[in-house]
Amino acid sequence: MTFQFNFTIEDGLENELTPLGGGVLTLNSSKESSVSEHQKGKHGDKNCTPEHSDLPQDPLWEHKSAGNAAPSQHTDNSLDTANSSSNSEPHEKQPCLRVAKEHAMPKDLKKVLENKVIETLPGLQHNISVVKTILLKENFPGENIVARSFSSHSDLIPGVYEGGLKIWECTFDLLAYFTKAKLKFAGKKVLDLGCGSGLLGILALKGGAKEIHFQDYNSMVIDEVTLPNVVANSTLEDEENDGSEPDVKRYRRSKVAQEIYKCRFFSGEWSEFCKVILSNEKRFEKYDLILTSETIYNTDYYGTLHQTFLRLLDKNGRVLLASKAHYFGVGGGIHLFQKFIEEKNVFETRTIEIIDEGLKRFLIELTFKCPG
Ligand SMILES: C[S@@+](CC[C@H](N)C(=O)[O-])C[C@H]1O[C@@H](n2cnc3c(N)ncnc32)[C@H](O)[C@@H]1O
Repeated sequence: MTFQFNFTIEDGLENELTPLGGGVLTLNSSKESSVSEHQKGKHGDKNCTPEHSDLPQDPLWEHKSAGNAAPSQHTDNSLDTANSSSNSEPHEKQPCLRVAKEHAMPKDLKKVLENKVIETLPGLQHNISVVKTILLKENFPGENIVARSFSSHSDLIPGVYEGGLKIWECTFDLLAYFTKAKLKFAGKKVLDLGCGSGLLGILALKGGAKEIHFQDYNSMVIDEVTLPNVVANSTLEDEENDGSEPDVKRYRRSKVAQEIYKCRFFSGEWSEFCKVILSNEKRFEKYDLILTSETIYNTDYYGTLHQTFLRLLDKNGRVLLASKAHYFGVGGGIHLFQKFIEEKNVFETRTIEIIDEGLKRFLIELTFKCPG
């Protein structure tokens, strides 16, 4: 039996996880409220919160065990999830923060596309290519998490695999919005957060962004999907060059090849990603734009996501976020997220567009309430 997917299988993904103690992981925060506190409505202060002043500190974020997703409702719009610890007794659960790292740009970019089938996405205003890889079911190692994701028919396994191997619907909503709104990327520093296929960042690259960072939870997604997609959308320097090409054309082509070096790639959990990016650079220049699609399905991650925006977004920057109204399999959704953001009282949210087809989808914008 043959599966067709836009990735290859990585062995030993579980080995990248750092166990951080047993049971539910709570990093002792009095500053960062948990979602359950939020749902109980404990945050009433409507002034600019003191969270801005917490910025330089290492936040003590709450990060709950990944294994607490509600079972899938199996509706058309449900997010099918598998419990990462489904084979363990509750006391044996090992909640994990996936350590973050930067992925070096391969020296030979052409090698990235070896054994990859490239296709152009239909129905888009911009020409965007994506890689596809044909996999044989027999090649799946028994314990491999991707194989588990297949066999459990799940779109993601919270805390283990967060869904970056497929292109999610809201990505296309944001792409369409970029075109419609004639969004200007030129000169901007952009983060494609929870990038998966990386199409949002790729469009920013095509639009002349100054620098584009791609982050995904899973390193395999970066290596096998995001990076190949970025390469597939950049014309490589000596591609099709038989020596007869005019100088001007060759110069233009080499300029395009250089564009790819504006991109950097990171994998790991959001709080870990923040640590890596903030500690690796002497003076971290914050992002003008954070683009993120279908990343608010799990309420357990809202605290870390909020902190990520807080720490990495420029004071005059904005987050463009796309989400479904509700994710039945996991319980998150746009309204819960907006409520969370409102109660934190750091960001202003504005609904940009509502796509009312089946289960509603939303595009929202977040900006700092007090940019100063
Ligand atoms: C459902 S996928 C969406 C992928 C892509 N943005 C799209 O729309 O096609 C959610 C993405 O969010 C990222 N993500 C979710 N929770 C995360 C967490 N706690 N830490 C880091 N990344 C996370 C994963 O990398 C994953 O690719």
